[in-house]
Amino acid sequence: MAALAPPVAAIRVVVRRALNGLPPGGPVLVACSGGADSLALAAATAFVAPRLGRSAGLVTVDHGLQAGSAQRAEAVAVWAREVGFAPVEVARVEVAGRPGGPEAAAREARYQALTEAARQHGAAALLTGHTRDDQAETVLLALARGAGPRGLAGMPARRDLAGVPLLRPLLEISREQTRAACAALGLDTWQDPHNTDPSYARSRVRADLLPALVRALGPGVVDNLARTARLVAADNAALDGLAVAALAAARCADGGLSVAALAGLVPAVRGRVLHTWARELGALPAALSYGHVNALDALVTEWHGQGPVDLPGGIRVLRRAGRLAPVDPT
Ligand SMILES: Nc1ncnc2c1ncn2[C@@H]1O[C@H](COP(=O)(O)OP(=O)(O)OP(=O)(O)O)[C@@H](O)[C@H]1O
Repeated sequence: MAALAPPVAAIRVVVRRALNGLPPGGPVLVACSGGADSLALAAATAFVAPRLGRSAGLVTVDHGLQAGSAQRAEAVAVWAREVGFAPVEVARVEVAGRPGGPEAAAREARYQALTEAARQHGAAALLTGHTRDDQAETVLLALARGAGPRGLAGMPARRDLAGVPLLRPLLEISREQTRAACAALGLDTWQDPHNTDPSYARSRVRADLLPALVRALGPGVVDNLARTARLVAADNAALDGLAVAALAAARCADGGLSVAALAGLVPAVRGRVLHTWARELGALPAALSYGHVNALDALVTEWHGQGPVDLPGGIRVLRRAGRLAPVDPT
């Protein structure tokens, strides 16, 4: 019997670890584009899931953005049925007419379709093929836009996606390993033309910046960036926990926040409290910026009788009688 290729074994190990932590019931659903990362993930899941007594399904999204995308999706679905996935679904989505750039619109449409499929099939979890290289790119992009710890923590290995657990088992696996695994298994992989399109910042990071960093600083740089994300994520979790308690303690009976309580917090916790509270009030998370939270903070720490702060979503907050409170939309 031929020896198992090390990348195939490594990917099976991380997938087994991810699936082991799930409660019983419901299939796991693999989100598979047909690219090397998610195909390697799918192949490992098809092997591991039945051995853990779980069923595994697969969803591939056809964004309809390129000629041949429907055939690509169909080819992924045919392979998935052959290797035993059930259910197998091709989700066709409409990208045009959504807000944001084309990349954001495709992503939004994709996650919507994936969440719907997961709900419809009562999935225990949705699995995506994000790798350590994707994580390193995410950290670099966050650094470049001046993101705070939330951005620098990169993508979590597990998060809630509208009620469905989203798992990223491959965050410790390199893209080189997923390619090698697919080659060892004889799987044909699809190359997403968007991944090499230089009009996307992420493609430029992938094609130019990371290779330049590796040349300048050595091959450990990708792993190190991913480690930074893990370390920051752990600190974030601790600070987020403090902020939950601080928000509860600062809350007044009418829903406003006590300025005195806020003033007694360290800035890292106060910023989180104000960010969370702004979201509670209905400020749109994607549009809620550092500048907005900073302006709320100034109502506490640099008070000179300034007027209300406008938050995205038509929310206004002012300081009055020792409290921060939303202005009634009258
Ligand atoms: N068309 C799609 N259908 C289903 N899942 C998708 C699709 N595109 C992306 N995904 C999921 O999202 C993950 C991240 O995709 P993205 O395009 O950002 O990264 P990638 O590194 O190019 O992944 P891949 O090599 O699998 O295409 C993929 O690994 C896959 O799980």
